[in-house]
Amino acid sequence: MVCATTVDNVTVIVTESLSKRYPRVTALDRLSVDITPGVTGLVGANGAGKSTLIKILLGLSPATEGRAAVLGLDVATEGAAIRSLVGYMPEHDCLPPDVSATEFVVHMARMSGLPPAAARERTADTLRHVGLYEERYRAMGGYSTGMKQRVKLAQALVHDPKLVLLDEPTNGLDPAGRDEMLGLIRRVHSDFGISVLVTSHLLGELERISDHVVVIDGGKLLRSSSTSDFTQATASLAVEVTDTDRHPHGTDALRAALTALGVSVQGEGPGTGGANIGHILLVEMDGEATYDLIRDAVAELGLGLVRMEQRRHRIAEVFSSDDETDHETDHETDDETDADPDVLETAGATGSRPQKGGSRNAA
Ligand SMILES: Nc1ncnc2c1ncn2[C@@H]1O[C@H](COP(=O)(O)OP(=O)(O)OP(=O)(O)O)[C@@H](O)[C@H]1O
Repeated sequence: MVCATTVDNVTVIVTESLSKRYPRVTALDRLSVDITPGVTGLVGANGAGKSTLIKILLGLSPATEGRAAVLGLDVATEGAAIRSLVGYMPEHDCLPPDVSATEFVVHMARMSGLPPAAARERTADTLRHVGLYEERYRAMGGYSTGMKQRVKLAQALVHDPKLVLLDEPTNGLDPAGRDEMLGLIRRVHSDFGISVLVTSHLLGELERISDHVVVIDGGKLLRSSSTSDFTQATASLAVEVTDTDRHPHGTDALRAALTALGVSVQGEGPGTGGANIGHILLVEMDGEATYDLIRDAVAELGLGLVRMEQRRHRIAEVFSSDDETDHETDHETDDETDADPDVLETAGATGSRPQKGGSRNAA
C-alpha cells in the first residue's frame, strides 16, 4: 500500500520506487518522491522522464514496478477517479485547428461531466482567467503559440480540479510570453488553491514560481527540496570585464583585486573551468555592497565593465556541487555548457551534455 502524505488533509502525490522500462530505455528508475500542496517544479533535461511520470500519475500508462498515489488514489486501479480530480496540460500541440477556444473548452468541460450551462459558464470564466477574450470565438488554427498554450491551460482548469499537471507549459514561448505564463501558473495556486506540478527543462523559471523543486535525470531522482533550500546562500554575480594594455587579462586582475578585498570569488584561477567561464567571473554576493565593491575595483584597475548581473540558474549551481559523486558521467564532454545558463544541464552539472534518452538499458 502506498503511504500517502497528508498536509491539511490533502494528499497530493506520492511515488514509491516507481519505474518505467521500455525495451531499450529506462524512462523512470525507482523514483520515490513526496509532493505536497502548492506549486512544485519538476525539472529535468529532455528525456529525463518528466512526461512519463505524468502519464503514470494520470493512470494512462502502467508503471513497470513500484507504486504511486495521486490525491490518495492508486494510479494502477483508480485512473478514472484521478482524472476527474486532476487537470492535465500536455506538452505538444493537440488543439483541433477548426474549432474555437470556446467550443473546445466547453467540449472538454462536458467530457469532464459538467452539465451544459455550467460548462459554458466555467469556460467563459476560465478563458478570461487565462487572458483570452474576443479571440476565444476564433478558430484556434490561427492562434499564436502563446494563445494555444493558454487554451491548453484553460482546458486543464475548466472542471475545477484539485491538482493540475502542466507539461512544459512555457515551451515555444518568447521571454515575455514565458513570464506571463509563469504568472498565470502561480495564480492557479494563489487565487484558486489548486496544487500544481509543472515541468520544465529551464531551471530559472521554475525557481521563480515553485514552492518545491524536484530534479530528475535519466529517470532517477537527483534532488527534492523546497526552493528556498535550493537557492539559499547561492546568489552570485556574473561579472564580465574588458582587457586593457595595462591588464591584458582583465578577469584575472579583477579576481586578484577582489580577493585582496576579502570578496569571495569562485574558481582558483585562469583555465580552472567551473566558475571561470571564459571571461566571466562569479562573485559571491554579500549584500548590495558587493555591487559597489566590484564597481570600484573595476574603476581602480581601469577595466571596462561589460556586465554585472545576478546569475539566474542558481538551482543548477546548487546541485552541480553534489551530483558529481553520485552521477555517472559516461557522456562525452561538453564544451558548450555556457550556451544557455538557464537550460537544465544535469549533464552540465556533471560535465557532460544533456541528452534525450533516459538511461540506457543494458542490451
Ligand atoms: N512510448 C515510448 N516508447 C519507448 N521509449 C519511450 C516512450 N516514451 C518515452 N520514451 C523514452 O523514455 C525517456 C523519457 O521520456 P519522457 O518523454 O518522459 O522525457 P521528458 O523528460 O518528458 O522529456 P521531453 O520533454 O523531451 O519529452 C526518453 O528516453 C524517451 O525516448
